[in-house]
Amino acid sequence: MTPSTLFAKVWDRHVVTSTPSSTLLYIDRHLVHEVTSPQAFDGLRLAKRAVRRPELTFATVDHNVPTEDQMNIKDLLSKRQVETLRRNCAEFGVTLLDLGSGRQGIVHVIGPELGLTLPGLTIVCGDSHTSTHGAFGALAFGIGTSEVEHVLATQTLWQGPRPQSLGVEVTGRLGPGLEPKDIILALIRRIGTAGATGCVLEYYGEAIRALSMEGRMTICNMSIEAGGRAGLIAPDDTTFQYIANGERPYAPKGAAFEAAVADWRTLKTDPDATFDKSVTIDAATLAPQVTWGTNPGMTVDVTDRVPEPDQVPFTSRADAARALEYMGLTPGTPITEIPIDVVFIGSCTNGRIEDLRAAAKVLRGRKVAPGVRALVVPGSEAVRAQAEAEGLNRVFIEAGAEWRQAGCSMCLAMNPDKLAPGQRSASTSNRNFEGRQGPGGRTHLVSPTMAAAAAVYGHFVDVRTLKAMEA
Ligand SMILES: CC(C)[C@H](C(=O)O)[C@@H](O)C(=O)O
Ligand code: SF4
Repeated sequence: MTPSTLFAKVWDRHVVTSTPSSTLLYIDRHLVHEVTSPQAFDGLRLAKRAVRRPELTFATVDHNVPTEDQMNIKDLLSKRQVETLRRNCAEFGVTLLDLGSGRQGIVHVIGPELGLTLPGLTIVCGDSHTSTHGAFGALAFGIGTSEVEHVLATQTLWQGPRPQSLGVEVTGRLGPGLEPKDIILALIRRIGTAGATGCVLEYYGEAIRALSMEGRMTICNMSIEAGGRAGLIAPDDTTFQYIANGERPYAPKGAAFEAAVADWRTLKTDPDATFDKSVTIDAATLAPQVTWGTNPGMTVDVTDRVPEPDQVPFTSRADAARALEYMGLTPGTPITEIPIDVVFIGSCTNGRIEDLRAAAKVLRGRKVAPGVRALVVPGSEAVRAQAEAEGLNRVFIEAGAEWRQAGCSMCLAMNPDKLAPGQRSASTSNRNFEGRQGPGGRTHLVSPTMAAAAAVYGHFVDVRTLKAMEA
């Protein structure tokens, strides 16, 4: 047999038919949220079609839900989107993980929790960060609303020819205070936001093997920010334990699980297979990463200074100057001297239990700096319950942070959690575009540990120098 990459194996298993220029893929899971589904369901109604496989289609509400008093959506547009999804799910027989079900949350957080995200599957969602699910060795990618309709109607999806592969080897081990977020920010900084355009990334190497599933999801989540189509990590014992542990209603059990694991063990890149492109990152030499600009590639070490506009990789002087101006930053300013107004810990990048544990480790026994507002937003109702069982909510509240309900929250300005114009945030989310967290808001992307430390000091600090990191 010719040696093959993990990506090629999963792709090839799902080809229904193909021509030299197009491929029809079978889709194993279709995840749905309130923002990109209304027109798709309308299209089905107009064409008098049903959902082809409602039992493979799962919906939740995340972008528009308030994270305070969730049952009471005041914004009329948001309310209508949530109610429309409820109606559509009822009419088409789709399972909705609704507010208060104990299972609601950001679509990319709940898929894995429910055991819907499994190795070797194809998973799509009308959402760009669907790449998150690739952490399990699933081929998972975002689709547009017309494609959502196509998948609802047929459980298949047209694609072009098989995309190129980009192998990302991450050697070494992360040092104290460093997190998976630092790996992915360092990668995007290295290859640029177009560095993986059209490619499916596979992350491998010592540092990746050492990561928990939560950490792997953080990395795969941001593959899209490097221009990638999807991100993948080969499943291993860490993956199988995650699937077997906890309450995952849709995961296979008993003999079915054992049989699945036997198959899942074959889902890895063969030793002699080659990637179309490759890059290597050494985790051991990384410093905590901080974005200073308006795309996730505009990143420096916490020990660096705000760059001169003519020294920004992959960026013209004019574009860099524009980013500096929007961000209200002066070249040469040490990153650790940038004052912060708001700290947001949450999102599908860093709203999982390990992220909250990392933030709590810094905040325990400390206080949020005067004048700083800190929001801690669990990615799902299940994460919220787990954090409360561990007493993390008390740590956050005692530190002076706000403990919220599950949703996308301040990751993007589609609900009441927004930056005011000119406000500056340290955020654990994945995008720092102009206005992303609210019109005129200024976003710096960092890890949960870095965000929590910025909350305490009111500016960025090198978390490697903090006492909490020594343990
Ligand atoms: C609203 C949705 C379509 C969008 C996406 O596709 O990613 C959002 O989740 C985001 O992160 O910008
Ligand atoms: S948390 Fe942010 S990135 Fe993730 S799905 Fe919601 S809006 Fe998109």
